Amino acid sequence: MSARPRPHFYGGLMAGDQDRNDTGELWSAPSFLTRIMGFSFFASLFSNTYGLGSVKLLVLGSIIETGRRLCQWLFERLRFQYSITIQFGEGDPTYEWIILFLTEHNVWRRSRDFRVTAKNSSRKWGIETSPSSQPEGSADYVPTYELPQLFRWNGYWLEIKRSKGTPTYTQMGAQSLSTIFITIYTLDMTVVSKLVEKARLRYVEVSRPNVIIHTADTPHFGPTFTWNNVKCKIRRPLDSIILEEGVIDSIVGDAREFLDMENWYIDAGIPHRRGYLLYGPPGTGKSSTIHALAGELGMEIYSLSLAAGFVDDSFLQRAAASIPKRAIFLIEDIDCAFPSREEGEHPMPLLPGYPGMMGLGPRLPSRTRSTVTLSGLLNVIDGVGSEEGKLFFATTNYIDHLDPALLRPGRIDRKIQYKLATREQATALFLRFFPQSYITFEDSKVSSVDEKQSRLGELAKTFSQGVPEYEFSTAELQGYLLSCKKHPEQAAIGIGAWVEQERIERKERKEREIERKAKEQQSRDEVTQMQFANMGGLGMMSKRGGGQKVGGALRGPSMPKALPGASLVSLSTDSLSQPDMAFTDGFTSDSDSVSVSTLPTAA
Ligand SMILES: Nc1ncnc2c1ncn2[C@@H]1O[C@H](COP(=O)(O)OP(=O)(O)OP(=O)(O)O)[C@@H](O)[C@H]1O
Repeated sequence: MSARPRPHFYGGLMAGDQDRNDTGELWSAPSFLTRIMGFSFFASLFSNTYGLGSVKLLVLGSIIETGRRLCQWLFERLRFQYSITIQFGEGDPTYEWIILFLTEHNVWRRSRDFRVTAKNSSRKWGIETSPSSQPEGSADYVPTYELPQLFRWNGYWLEIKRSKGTPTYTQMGAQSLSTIFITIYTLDMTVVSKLVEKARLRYVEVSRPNVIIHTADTPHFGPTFTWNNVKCKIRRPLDSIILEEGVIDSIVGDAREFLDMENWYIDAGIPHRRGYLLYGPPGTGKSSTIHALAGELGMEIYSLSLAAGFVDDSFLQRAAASIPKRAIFLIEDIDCAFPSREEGEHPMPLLPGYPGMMGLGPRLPSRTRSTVTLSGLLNVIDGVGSEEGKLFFATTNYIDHLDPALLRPGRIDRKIQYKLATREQATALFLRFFPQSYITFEDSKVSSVDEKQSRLGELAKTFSQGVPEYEFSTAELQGYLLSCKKHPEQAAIGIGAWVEQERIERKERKEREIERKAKEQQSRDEVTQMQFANMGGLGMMSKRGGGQKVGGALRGPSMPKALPGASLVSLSTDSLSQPDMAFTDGFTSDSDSVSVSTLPTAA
């Protein structure tokens, strides 16, 4: 008798045992499994010790894994029930507060991963590399904050995690915005608000010597709006702004009064907002005034340029709505939201949408125009985004381009004109530029403080007399003074020659500008001719007087029925003798005036 292998127990049936089924057919356990379940592999496992060992391991592993998952689930449940998690999205002002707070609490001290960047005005929360409060050297060491961190604050355990957002691809490259998650092991919501408020107060305190300027440099379409660039500028003293007597004080006084009277606004049912428009030639101190004011009032600036291609009505709306209370909302060069006179005179000669125009001729250079509409802008100024103690500031070099609707009180409450420098301003600028302690006089007899003072006064007078009133901006005069730093005598004596030189250069620039405009005009006319020719007619268009009217002649068998994007309102019919008038169908807009005469169709 051959030794039978030791049978293995499986569901009451011995592997290797033979038995008969109901029909009397002979079958064995493995063949049963094979036939009934089709698991010959498992069946063979039970037929040897190695197989059984594997199964035991499998079962054990499963139990351990199930146990682990159960613990994790229980932990998550407990955590969910006995903790509060808050999120801070990059781009929201609170993100800045919390990052500073965590950095100051040394939360990232165990970080082993740093991004090193050269120090610049962009705000970065780098770790301190020296015991002093000032980070050493000319680089910032910013932890990449990848590992979750645990720390204790006010007797509570806090767990910090940071997740990197999915990258957004923009013209400026890929950008991913991260989110900080803080889990606080408490059920008391006041702990959360205390933490956030503490972080905010600390942020305000740390930022005090600086003016914080938030800008939106790239488009982002997340749940929180992205003021994705934060810059830090040293606060500028108010008296460094040289304007006509009393102007700066009146702006500061007005803004202070507005901020202090919140309750009055609420009681009177008037939206708590105030709008200022600073207008005047470039370099006269408009932006500098706003920065100095922000420093004086301890407010942050949220600055947006409407010229950025991605800024449209909805972006503007979200931008304004995400500005916190007691902040300055600044729109620089607000006129770029509207066509300039010059653009109005010369509508874009290429008419997009007309099939015959595709790829025709060069696109002419034009001023950057915003995609923001007037109604979109007015909505933002009127809407929630501009309430809650926000100061709205706009600057422009061309107040005439602005729609009267924008300038009405309630939207713009104060208009402040900036002018080119007066002699008084020139004197003040000179004295500010040459503080006694920094300068050396060529005349060695001038040594005492009083002598220096009176000599400086004389030089300032000479300087200002050499400056013609309302001809140069303060920025231009500052540029000149910078060329003779520390040498006031040289600056005072040389001003006459500089003024003459500037006048010559200006004249040359003007001539070049006229030449450039003439060339632009010429190429516009050429493109217009090409377009008309392309529409099947023999088109001849010529500008008359460089103004609104275009005079010319059109003839051809198939005059265009419509000219998408173009407009035709005044039609000279003097020489009309053919039924070619049909081509005027579809010219509906009256924004640009085109005068067209038709000639008899060529035989
Ligand atoms: N009134 C002023 N007082 C002091 N500094 C001035 C004044 N005007 C101009 N400056 C100096 O000139 C430079 C440019 O000034 P700023 O940017 O404020 O001019 P702006 O009127 O805003 O010009 P733009 O219209 O081109 O924006 C700054 O360095 C500023 O210090």
